[in-house]
Amino acid sequence: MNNIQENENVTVFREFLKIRTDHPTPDYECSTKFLVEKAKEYNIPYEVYRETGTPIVLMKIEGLEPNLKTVLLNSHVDVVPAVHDSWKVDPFSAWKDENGDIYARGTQDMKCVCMQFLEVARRIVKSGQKLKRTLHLSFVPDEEIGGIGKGMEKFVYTEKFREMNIGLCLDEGLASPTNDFTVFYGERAPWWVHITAVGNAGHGSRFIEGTAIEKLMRTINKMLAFRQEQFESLHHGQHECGKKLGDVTSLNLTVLKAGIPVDNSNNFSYNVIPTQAEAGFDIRIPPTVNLDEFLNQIKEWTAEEGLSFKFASYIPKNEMTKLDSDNKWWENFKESCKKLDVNLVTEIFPAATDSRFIRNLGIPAFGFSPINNTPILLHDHNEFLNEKVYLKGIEIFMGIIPNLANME
Ligand SMILES: CSCC[C@H](NC=O)C(=O)O
Ligand SMILES: [Zn+2]
Ligand SMILES: [Zn+2]
Repeated sequence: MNNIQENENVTVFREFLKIRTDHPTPDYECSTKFLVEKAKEYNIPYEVYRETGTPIVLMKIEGLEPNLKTVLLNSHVDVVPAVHDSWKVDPFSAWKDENGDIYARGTQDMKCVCMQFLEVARRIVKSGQKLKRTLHLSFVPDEEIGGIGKGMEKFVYTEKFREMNIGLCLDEGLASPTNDFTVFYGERAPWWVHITAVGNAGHGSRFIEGTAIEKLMRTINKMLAFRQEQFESLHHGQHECGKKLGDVTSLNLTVLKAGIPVDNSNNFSYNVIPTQAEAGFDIRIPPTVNLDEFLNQIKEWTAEEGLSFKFASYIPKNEMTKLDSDNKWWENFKESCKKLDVNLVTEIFPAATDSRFIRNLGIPAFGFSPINNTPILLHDHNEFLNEKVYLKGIEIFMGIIPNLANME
């Protein structure tokens, strides 16, 4: 339904959703052009930073005391691919139904927050009010592809980033299916482990010993036993002590590779025992787990002769943001939410966001998407967000961000 009297903020959001920033070929030139045009239209000072290889759009509202630590509103502009056939509508048409539910890839993750931050910046500039601290906005690429990308991971090590003198970063959170809102103060470390096994070859009719697959299977079984333990502690915890996904280590076998191909049409040499077999795991480790010890655990799992592993994603440390009364940013954030009647639930983010690079520099970061009463649909088919929830989110951010920037 395309209502002519649609709220202008909703229209801008829907325009942004239509930009094809989906992997594997995100159109960052198009998203950059869009953001630059908006910055010009809204009189927000901006620049396009290209030193890391892909454009990062930066906006800045200078504070009255520019030497104070600043507030960064960070959002990623890329989105994960969408399997068109599994959606009820084109995932890049930003279709809106009669209830105001907008369907598109990125409605929750996280083009909503991109456009909400932009609108907040616009309103602040337009009002002429001066904030104490400088407010920075960064619209970054490649969050969804992690370490191989050219986004925040590289940006945090630039002179530009250092000059921004950030004291607090706001980044994405998750939708909440209840009336409460979730805020994230840490996240699980994403470790992607690729295991390679080599072993003896021979005719498929014989009892060959020490084969690659046999060795790999032993390791896989040990790792899946650990997975089961963790699953049970989560399951059990939900009744006993309220454990959430972010509190346990998850481990999933996501890559499996072996067999000698005979041609390019998926035919294999079933009677040849392959000398090599590979397995890949997606492992997510809570910040409360000692990462050195967990690395030793992986070494132990892969200790057998003929096995080796390498990381496709690895982070050696995983800092959390402390939510205590010493953290003035947190006190300020909490106070604003209280005034807004926004009931907060604090959690560890189960997946990974750009916040991990910020927190690992010792800078506090809160993961917060102002979305409640909405199912969690990030990366899922038919991802949607209701326009009223979206608009309410702008008001919520307006009740939070200026207070942070005005903090003593
Ligand atoms: C290893 S970086 C991957 C980042 C990605 N972020 C969002 O989904 C994730 O899988 O959590
Ligand atoms: Zn995201
Ligand atoms: Zn994502």
